[in-house]
Parts: sequence; C-alpha cells; structure tokens
Amino acid sequence: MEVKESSNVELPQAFIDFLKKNGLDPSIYTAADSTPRYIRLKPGCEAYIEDIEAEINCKLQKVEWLPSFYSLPPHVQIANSKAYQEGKLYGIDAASGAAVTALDITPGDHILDLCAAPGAKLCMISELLGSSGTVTGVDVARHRLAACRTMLQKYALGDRCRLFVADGTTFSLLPVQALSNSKIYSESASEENLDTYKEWTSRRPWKERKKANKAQKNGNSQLVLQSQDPELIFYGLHSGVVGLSKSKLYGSGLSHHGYDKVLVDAECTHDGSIKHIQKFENWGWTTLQRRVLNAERIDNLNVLQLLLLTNGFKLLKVGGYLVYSTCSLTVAQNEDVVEQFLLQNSSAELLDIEAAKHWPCKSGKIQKTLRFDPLTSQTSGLFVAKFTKLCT
Ligand SMILES: C[S@@+](CC[C@H](N)C(=O)[O-])C[C@H]1O[C@@H](n2cnc3c(N)ncnc32)[C@H](O)[C@@H]1O
Repeated sequence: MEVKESSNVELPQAFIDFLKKNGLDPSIYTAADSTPRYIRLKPGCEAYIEDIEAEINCKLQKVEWLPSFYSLPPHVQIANSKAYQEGKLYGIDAASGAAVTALDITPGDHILDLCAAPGAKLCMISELLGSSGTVTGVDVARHRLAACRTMLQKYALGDRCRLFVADGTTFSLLPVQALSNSKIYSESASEENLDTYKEWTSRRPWKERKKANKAQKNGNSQLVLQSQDPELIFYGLHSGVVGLSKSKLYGSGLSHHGYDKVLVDAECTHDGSIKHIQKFENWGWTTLQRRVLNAERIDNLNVLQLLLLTNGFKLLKVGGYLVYSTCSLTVAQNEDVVEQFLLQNSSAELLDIEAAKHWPCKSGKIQKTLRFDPLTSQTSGLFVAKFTKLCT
C-alpha cells in the first residue's frame, strides 16, 4: 500500500517503514515536491543569465549562501536550453555544492574523488581547481564513470582530470605532478615508446594497438596491466598522465605525500534523495525493497562506507582535508560510520566547516557534522563530515 504522509509526494510503505526503523521523520519529505532544482553557472557565464531566463521563461534565483548557484522551480526543464547544451551550466543540488565547498579547494591542489560517478561534484571540483593541480576520479562502475567522462568533456573540465575504474576501498595510486605544456611535448616527442602516455584519444591509433597486441603475445609484461589494476579511461592534457610511462603511473615511482583533498561521496541507500526513491515507482516498489532497503544489503553498505572512508583517509596527506558525504539521512550510514572511523584512526580529527555558518542546515548527531534535508534546507538530503589528518 502506498501512503500519503501529509504531502503530495507518494511514499511507499516499505520506505516509510525504513524511515521509522531508522528514526527518521517522514515529514522532512513533505517539502520534497516543492524543493527547487539547482544549477551551477560556470564562471564567466554570468553575462548569459538574462538570455537563459528568456529561454527557459523563468527567473534564476541566486542562492545567497552558495556562490555561482541558482535555483529554479522544480518543474522547469533546462535540458533543452541553449546554455545547457553549450555547457554553460549544469545541474547540481545545492547540498552537493556545499559538500564540495567544504573541501576548501585551492588552485594547485591534488584532489581525489573516490566515488566520482556520475560526476556533478567532480565537475565542480575541476572548476574550482582552475589552471593548476590535478583531479583523480575513481568509481567501480565503468558505465557510470564513462558518463562522468562525457560530462567532463561536455563542460570542457577534463584538462586536469584522470578517471580510473577501480575499487575505491583498495585504490592506491598517488597523485603525479602535472607537467608544463612544453615539458609534456618534449617528453612525449622524444619517446617513441609505447609505454608512454600520449595525448588521450577515445580510440588508440591502429599502429599503437598492433604494437600492444604484439607485445602482449611476446609476453612483454611491462605493457600488460594486471586485471586488478585500476583501468584508466580518461586523462586530460594537464592531468599529469601525458608523457608518463605506464610503470611510473602504476608504480610508486613518482609518489607524492598523498592528496591535498579527498572526497568520499559514498555509495548509500539514497534515502535523502526523494527523486531517486520516486524512480522506483516505475521500477516497482518491491525492487526498492529488494535492492535498496533490505537489511543484508544495508549491513554490507555500512562495511563498504567505512572501508571507503578508511582508504580515502590513507591516501590523504598530513594536514589535508577529507569530506565524507552520503545522500542517506540514517545515523547508521553517517554518524555511526564516522564514530567507528574515528575510533580506528587516531590521526583523524573532525573539523568545523567554516563556510557552514551561513548554510541552511542542521548539526548532525556528532558535533561538527552537518545534515541537509528538504524541509530545513530546501535541498536534497545530504550528510557531510570534514576531517583532517594530524600525523602519518
Ligand atoms: C553517491 S554516488 C556518487 C555520486 C557522485 N559523487 C556525484 O557527485 O555524481 C556513489 C558512487 O559510488 C560508486 N561505488 C560503489 N562502490 C564503490 C567502490 N567500492 N569503489 C568506488 N566506487 C564505488 C557507485 O558506482 C556510485 O557511482
């Protein structure tokens, strides 16, 4: 049976039971059908605001607490607008924007996004980074990471990014310094070596594939990656990959002291995102029960979340920042994970999120952690915690 809990949003009984079991008040979703859509306008595109408004026949409301974010009524479609098609703006919830803002990205940072797909946060990270530093995006789902690559290309934000299909609980590649333009060209020109990454193309040239096949047949192990190695599916010209040999990329040769900033936007039950839950209306509520809300899956998720957070922290440099976020609002997937992680990692410290003083969110059950929900924040639901590393 489907129940209407004093809102226009239909919540399936299984979801209401899940909320009650997790001590979550279903009334936070009463605002879900009036929660605005959010867009982020790429820097330098402010001059197009009036054109965009004329095109979508609606005013863009500036989000006062989050630079470059604008809200729109939930029913307004932007996908057909010229500005969207030309990559001048992209859809990203304001709470997601807040999680990225909490990273305090500064130009030159080396940033790791351990659960990157489909990539709205990665796009914002890349934008904030500007013209120095690098971004490494990792995701275990190849098709989702391929969508992330498409997004980076559409918004011309991939120049400093590399994307790896890999398990974030064991990913161990450290950042590499991006080379200057002239260095890239002199190094790649001087090495007619197949083992060196040339400029990325969606398809490797025939000659290169032939050489690689031959090397594989001859058992040249340097060129043949192990199946468990992270699969590099994209890299930008200034991502630090071009001009590098495979052994250097996959080895520890160029190891740095870890990433300056790490985002662990972990896999979760997505219960904070009513739009996600509503998709199951078409897929079937029993699918929601079986695939999302079943107890065994949730136990496994909690283990995964802790492992992702622990590995992300391992790859963080001393003094760097890590943001852990989920779009679940359950304590089990958020505060409990944070608590266990802090017990196991004495070098981790929770930090206040400075910018949050002006954000419309609540404190989590652990001090310094934050919760966005549709009723309080007029955003999708999101939990955010920020850590630093005190010592190795
Ligand atoms: C909440 S989504 C991330 C959303 C993304 N940060 C964004 O802004 O678009 C969680 C992601 O974690 C990925 N994931 C699940 N298990 C993983 C693992 N073991 N390692 C890396 N990624 C994983 C999923 O494929 C999914 O894309």
